[in-house]
Amino acid sequence: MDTTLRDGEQTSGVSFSAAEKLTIAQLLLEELNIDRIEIASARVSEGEFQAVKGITSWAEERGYINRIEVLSFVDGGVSIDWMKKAGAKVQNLLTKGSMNHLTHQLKKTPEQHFSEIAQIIALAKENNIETNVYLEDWSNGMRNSPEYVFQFLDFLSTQPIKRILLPDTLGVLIPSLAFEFISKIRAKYPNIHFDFHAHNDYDLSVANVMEAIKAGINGLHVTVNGMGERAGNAPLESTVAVINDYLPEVSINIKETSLYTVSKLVETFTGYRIPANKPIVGDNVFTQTAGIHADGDNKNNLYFNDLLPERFGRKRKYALGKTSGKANIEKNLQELGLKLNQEDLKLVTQRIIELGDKKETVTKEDLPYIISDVLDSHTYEEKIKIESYILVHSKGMRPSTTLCLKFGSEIIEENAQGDGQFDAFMNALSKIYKSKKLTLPKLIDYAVRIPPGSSSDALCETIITWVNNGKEFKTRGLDSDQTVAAIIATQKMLNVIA
Ligand SMILES: CC(=O)SCCNC(=O)CCNC(=O)[C@H](O)C(C)(C)COP(=O)(O)OP(=O)(O)OC[C@H]1O[C@@H](n2cnc3c(N)ncnc32)[C@H](O)[C@@H]1OP(=O)(O)O
Repeated sequence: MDTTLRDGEQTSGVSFSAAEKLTIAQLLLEELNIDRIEIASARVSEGEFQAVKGITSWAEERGYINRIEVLSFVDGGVSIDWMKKAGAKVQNLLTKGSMNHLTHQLKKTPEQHFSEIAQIIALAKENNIETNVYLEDWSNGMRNSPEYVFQFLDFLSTQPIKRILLPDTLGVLIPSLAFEFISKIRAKYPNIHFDFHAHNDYDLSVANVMEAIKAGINGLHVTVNGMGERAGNAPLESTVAVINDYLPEVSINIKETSLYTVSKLVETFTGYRIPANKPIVGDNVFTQTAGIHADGDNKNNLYFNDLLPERFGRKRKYALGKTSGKANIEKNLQELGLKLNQEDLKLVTQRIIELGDKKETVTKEDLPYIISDVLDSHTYEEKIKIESYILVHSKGMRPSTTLCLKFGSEIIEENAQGDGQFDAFMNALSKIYKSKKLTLPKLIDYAVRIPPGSSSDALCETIITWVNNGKEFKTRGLDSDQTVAAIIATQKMLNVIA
């Protein structure tokens, strides 16, 4: 069960619109083949109500309605009423799984709590809503009040419910405890369906999930990119990979090749950046940086493991920097369709190492420039040149640009306005390209940085990511002015696609 749209939305600062929730729900169920999704907490807001309604009407049409779940509360039926109006058919009822929470938060006895729960389950049934029950703080309950947990499970085993959901609400479990607690429960209630809901506070969520599976759990809760309250939940991507590679006794139908697309979409919708080193979906996890690794890949794939990038719709990359060797450079040259003799290759490698030492980022698309610079050869020809430009930025008026572009032997001039100086520049450029019936690549990322520790007059590096005909590439510009650095990066892009 994927709970990106419920627990994932409990990531601080994250809120999905109704349209974003619907798009993610559709991808999770139809593109990835997730069995069930939890999409919201009942009663939260009008916006949430509309989002749930949008998803349930789509799911009803497709015959998926029983795969859509909503978190609900022990509130005398307010949540049931809300869900009914929103068209939801499965509630995940949030109850107290530890004596501590029951006594101090709800201030109820177990008998009072069970009686209220029984009433809600019955009410749900009358309204044609199925019930799963969350035992909130269950993992602490197993540590501090196990007799209460088992008394609760005995009660639930008499109730008309579908599943019991065991959350490690505060992420306190370690693998041995996850195995011990779940084994005990599975042994006592072999005929009940139990889900495990991991949290990642000790960075052990996936390890705990593995132990839960070994202990015989029936279902797992995950989120895209591991989003969720505090340190998040078990990440969908790593959970899928580890199950496929290490737990052959379990079979899942989740489409690995679509994991990256969905992960990136969730990143875009939330604005919550995926760390570059996040397994499976991080920018750097399929990049070989060390020269020895790149060399080993040429010799019987010595530095490959089972997590091949293609499995996840990704590609292996070879970084360029101070730890590069000849092999890294060669791999990048191959992609660009370029070839150098051994002597020149050494010179280019040396230059890239020097640039890396100065903390500069070198991209694959910089290689033609570096080669041209180092070898003073004409390996790289600048077909398109930004001859001159005026950038105007003033208070109370929109930024504007006049641009003069050399296109082979032709010189073309254009003016445009924009939201910022670079935007105005790109609008002028776009006019020129349109006049020549050409299209520019789409700019999908724009990153600016100055070397750490330097002051405001330092060189500024702008790295722009473009997509051209479905192919993504980066270009980089370096200047003391960030717009000029972006324009340098743009001129490189024009020549890459020329
Ligand atoms: C599994 C998890 O991650 S738990 C996360 C659950 N989801 C959320 O909390 C997000 C959605 N929550 C909300 O929108 C709100 O908290 C609401 C609508 C549920 C309640 O809002 P408010 O009435 O303003 O109360 P508030 O949030 O301050 O406090 C929570 C109340 O719920 C009570 N409560 C706690 N657990 C439960 C429960 N399982 N069922 C019913 N009530 C509960 C608390 O005792 C407290 O009641 P009190 O005010 O009488 O002491």
